[in-house]
Amino acid sequence: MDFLISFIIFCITFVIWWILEDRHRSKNFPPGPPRLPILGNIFNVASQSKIPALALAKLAKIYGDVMYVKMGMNEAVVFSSHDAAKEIFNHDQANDRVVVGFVGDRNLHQNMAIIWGNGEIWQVLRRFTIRTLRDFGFGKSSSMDIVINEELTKFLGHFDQILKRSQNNNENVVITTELFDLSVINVLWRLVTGKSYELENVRLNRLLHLSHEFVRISKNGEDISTSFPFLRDWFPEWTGRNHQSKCIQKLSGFFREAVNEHRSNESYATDPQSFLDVFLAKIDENPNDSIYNDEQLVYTMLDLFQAGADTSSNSLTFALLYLTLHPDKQAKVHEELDAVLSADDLITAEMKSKLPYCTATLLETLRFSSIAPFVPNKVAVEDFKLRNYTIKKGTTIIINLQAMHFDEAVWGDPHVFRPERFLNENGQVDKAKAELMVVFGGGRRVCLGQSLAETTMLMYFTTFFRHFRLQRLDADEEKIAPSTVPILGLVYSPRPFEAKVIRRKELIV
Ligand code: HEM
Repeated sequence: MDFLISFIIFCITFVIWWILEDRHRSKNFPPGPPRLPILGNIFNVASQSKIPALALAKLAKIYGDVMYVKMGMNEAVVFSSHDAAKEIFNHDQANDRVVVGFVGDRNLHQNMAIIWGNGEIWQVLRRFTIRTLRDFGFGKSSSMDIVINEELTKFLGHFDQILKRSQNNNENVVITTELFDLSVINVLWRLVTGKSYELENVRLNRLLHLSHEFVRISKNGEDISTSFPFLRDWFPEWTGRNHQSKCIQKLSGFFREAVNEHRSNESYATDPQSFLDVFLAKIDENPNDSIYNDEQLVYTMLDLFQAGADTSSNSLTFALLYLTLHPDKQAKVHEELDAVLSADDLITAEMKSKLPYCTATLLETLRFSSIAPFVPNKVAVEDFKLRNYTIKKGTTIIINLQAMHFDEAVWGDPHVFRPERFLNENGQVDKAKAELMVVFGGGRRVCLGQSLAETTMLMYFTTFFRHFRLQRLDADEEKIAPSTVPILGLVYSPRPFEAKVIRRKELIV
């Protein structure tokens, strides 16, 4: 009995001490929900929504667009509006990525490459990658059009086979991200290595599977090990750590092999044909360089592959999903394509200005799906002041892009899928509205694949809908109903769904 009373008194004293101490420590911190000892705001966030970005967006409505939250051991400041994002995107003290948990494991606990690289390594490799990819046509519409149209030809042939098989068997097509991802990654792969794979290539298919698995098991704050990272050491199986490490070992092993294979072809130095050739030649200049070395090359390729594999293909599959659910919007896409393109026109990036409704539909898809709900988390490298608040060194900087895409003050009816919001009264894309999109992040770490992603999406989207119409099945036929609720992970993925695919015209390839 005495023990119980002493224990209760101890707990009460601890809680009072903790609350006073916490209040004192966070005096100048941005406002945020009241915190519990140890758990912090875990319950506040979890009770708002199962989707962390939406949960944080709801709390931001109460506590403000710059908000302090404590998730277990993780202290964070969340930026949830366009104004707040502008203030933080280019902040010198908040440009580094957080490299803990799965990111630390993924990068072998070293400063590696671009997405999760920091300081000089990040700066040098980002600049080198942009410049070298550009030399091989990246970002130039004329050369990208050729590469993309060649891959589109393969894609259409491949999809034609799938369609014939399912239609012979009287089946409807199950639409998954796999429809696009191999083809889309081939575009990037050609720019990086100069090579392209056949769409049936088993090895590359396996690799994409591994990458998807990694993306889906790597959580964006929705699992407890983000709040208590030591759980990853204690329970590596349960927290998915073992699984993630296996995926990364296999993925990096593949790139290591690709690098070695490429090196055996000596023409890389005399007649460089790809990003990989130029990087290998750079390594030869100084074999002991701390930046241009094999490990950084492998991780740079892994970065490009992972950043490019799930993002564009998931966005395209979301577009197919939304247009299956909104046949009226799909009809407008078809109407525009039929009016603008003559029978044998090949689609090029230049046509964008003639296809405002298609462009608006892609913008609305990117907004509505917000596949990258947060930018990869950053960290305050020193104490700094922002809006008179103190942000302490070591605080995680969370930039909630989905909150900005669903801000009622900006969009009016954000929960409605409505491409027309991006058009002005003349039916052209409203530039001011388009500029409110933050899908690719911002500041010095803005996505370096933005122009490739935009061109790829426009060309695949228009080619697909030029040839096909998607129709939702009747309720009694529908085995896998379309759902707009995403699969969570590092980026959101659409759930597979079944649809009737109707050919509109013979393939133009
Ligand atoms: C729909 C497609 C895509 C979306 C939505 C997307 C989104 C993003 C976002 C939100 C960031 C973080 C930016 C920031 O920190 O402010 C990012 C970074 C990055 N993206 Fe993309 N991305 C896409 C496609 C691509 C592609 C195709 C590539 C490959 C070329 C790519 C390569 C990268 C890289 C390397 C970074 C890291 C940049 C850095 O930290 O300096 N992305 N992306």
